[in-house]
Amino acid sequence: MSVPVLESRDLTIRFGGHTAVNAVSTSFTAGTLTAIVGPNGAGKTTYFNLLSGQLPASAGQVLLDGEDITRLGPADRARRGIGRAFQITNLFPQLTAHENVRLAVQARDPAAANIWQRWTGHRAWIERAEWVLEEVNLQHQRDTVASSLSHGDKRKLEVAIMMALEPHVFMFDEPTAGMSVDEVPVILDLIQKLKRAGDKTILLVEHKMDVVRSLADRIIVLHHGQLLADGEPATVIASPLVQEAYLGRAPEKKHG
Ligand SMILES: Nc1ncnc2c1ncn2[C@@H]1O[C@H](COP(=O)(O)OP(=O)(O)OP(=O)(O)O)[C@@H](O)[C@H]1O
Repeated sequence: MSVPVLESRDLTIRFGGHTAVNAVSTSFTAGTLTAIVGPNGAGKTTYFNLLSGQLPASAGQVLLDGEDITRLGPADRARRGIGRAFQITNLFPQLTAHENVRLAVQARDPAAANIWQRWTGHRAWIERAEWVLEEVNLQHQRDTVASSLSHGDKRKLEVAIMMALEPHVFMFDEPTAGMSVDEVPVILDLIQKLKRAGDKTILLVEHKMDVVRSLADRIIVLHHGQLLADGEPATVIASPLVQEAYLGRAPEKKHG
């Protein structure tokens, strides 16, 4: 069995008397795309926040490559390879698309801290930023300031920034939400491409089941903050327990 890249052990958060994520234990391995689904208010985004460090756990642990990172904040977790898009808008609105990506490329390069190497690295950063913009199909907006981009292009830029940081865990929180019909396939193709690379650990919170079906190798279902189901997509989707959680009742049996 593959060693988990990211793991949660009894991960829990309470807001006052409400337990939004309740003792969730599971793990994520490289080369796998896991969709996290569940009804509204199930705790999906809160679970993401606990994994990426935006929220501190009330109990339980988060492990990255076997190391306990529960006490680390989001910046430290990002430095260690947890990348997240679409939850926090981390664009510099007055900088161009290219400048936004270039900053992320520079942040990734240890040589950037060395002022003597600054200019030798410059060309490589620019080229790397161009390449990332092409990957997300945003090269035509290279010189547009982020604040003037369409909603879909802003989201592509957020993915570009995440890619430039070269994480090994990619977290997508409803990546197609608010996107126009023609922009959706671009983002889905991009996620497929990351998946085909084979060495990334990809987590996706998504409401649209057609998107989940087309991308996921595995689905985990949260319900009232608890892990309700975990497995191969067709099996999880067909599970009466899961259907009941979504519909509020068990599916009717077919007769005849
Ligand atoms: N900061 C907070 N303070 C208090 N309660 C919170 C906080 N964040 C989330 N919650 C509560 O935790 C529960 C889980 O919310 P969460 O947003 O994680 O659900 P979700 O599954 O992502 O829902 P949706 O699909 O609607 O986005 C909800 O009852 C929500 O009201």
